[in-house]
Amino acid sequence: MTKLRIGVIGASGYTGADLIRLAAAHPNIEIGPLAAGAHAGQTLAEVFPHLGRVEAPTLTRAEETDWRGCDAVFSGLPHGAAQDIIKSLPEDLRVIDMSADFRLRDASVYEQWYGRAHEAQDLLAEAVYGLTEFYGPEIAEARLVACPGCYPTAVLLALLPLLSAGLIVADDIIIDAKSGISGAGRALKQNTLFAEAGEGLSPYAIGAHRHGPEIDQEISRAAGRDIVASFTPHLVPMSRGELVTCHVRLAEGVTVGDLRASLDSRYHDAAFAHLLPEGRVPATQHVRGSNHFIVNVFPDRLPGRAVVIGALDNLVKGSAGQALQNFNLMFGLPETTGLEQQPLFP
Ligand SMILES: NC(=O)C1=CN([C@@H]2O[C@H](COP(=O)(O)OP(=O)(O)OC[C@H]3O[C@@H](n4cnc5c(N)ncnc54)[C@H](OP(=O)(O)O)[C@@H]3O)[C@@H](O)[C@H]2O)C=CC1
Ligand SMILES: CC(=O)N[C@@H](CCC(=O)OP(=O)(O)O)C(=O)O
Repeated sequence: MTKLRIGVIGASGYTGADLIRLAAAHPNIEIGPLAAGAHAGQTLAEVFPHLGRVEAPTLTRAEETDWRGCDAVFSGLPHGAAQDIIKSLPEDLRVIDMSADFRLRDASVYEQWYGRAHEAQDLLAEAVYGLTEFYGPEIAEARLVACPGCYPTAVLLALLPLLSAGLIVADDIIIDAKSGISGAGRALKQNTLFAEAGEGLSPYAIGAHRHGPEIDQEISRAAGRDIVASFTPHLVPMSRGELVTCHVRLAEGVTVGDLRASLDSRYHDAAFAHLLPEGRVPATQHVRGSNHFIVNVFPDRLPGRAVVIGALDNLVKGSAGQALQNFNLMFGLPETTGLEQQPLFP
């Protein structure tokens, strides 16, 4: 079987680790160079004991890594560092970026939310937004794919079909989102220490999270005009998983059944996005470790409103899994290759 050689930048981080875990079981992938920052010089087994049986070279610094012979590179770097390193990669390498650096089409919006001017605007102009279920044909042709943030992936998969069909009122969307702590990455941070996050539930970046403009960009496109959603994330004491509870107002004459019918028709044949049977509650423990996104719609107590709830694993469908799904499309492989595993439960 033909193998494609991949490299991973940010191989010592959480998204990098899950990418390597998935890639190791992918029948068409040969794992090539792995790049890191402070962990350069260590073996994969030293950095991640759970990956100790994966055959892979010792981690190297990105700028010293030899990418020759690679077909694609996955990047799991923090935003900022991602654009600096990606712009220096050989031009014949296809790149699947998991950071936020190439998601916002407008460089001035990037500067406003990420606190620095975008320094790879030519690449930004060619990047394709990697929400696989909605940009498949463009992803297949892209050189650079910008995988969506974990929260935007869940919110957009839940809402885009409803907005495109005009079934919900675009100006009245309230998103209450919750993420496991791995969403914050592996680097040490005070707010993700066990003693500070292990037994509490806390909102953060209220009204000011950088995924707000990313969500707005895509829902505006679906609605056909500029709209803004209310978005409040919360940190939940679990290692992985993400749940988005979207409070929406039904358009005139629309029922909850119409929302379900719309999601059903959009995702009926989708490999990784699923409308649950009526009444079944989406929960993070039902998608853990898998590339599946599950969604359902419930009537609200408030007349004329509905609650759309979606769940995914932030490190799989929310980053590394979606990245691999995009890789499959880019190289003409079945979308599901290497991603067939069922969720890990309990
Ligand atoms: N965690 C999640 O659920 C999701 C994360 N993302 C995004 O994916 C990206 C990676 O996230 P995540 O894996 O969680 O982050 P981590 O903090 O776990 O890992 C970051 C990685 O980047 C490397 N790195 C950091 N700075 C530099 C640098 N200046 N030069 C070279 N390498 C560097 C680190 O290497 P070292 O440790 O060796 O220094 C590490 O390998 C981020 O942009 C994040 O926002 C997107 C969706 C979901
Ligand atoms: C729990 C937690 O901290 N989550 C991260 C989102 C992870 C992600 O998708 O970030 P990028 O947009 O940088 O890719 C956060 O809120 O910043």
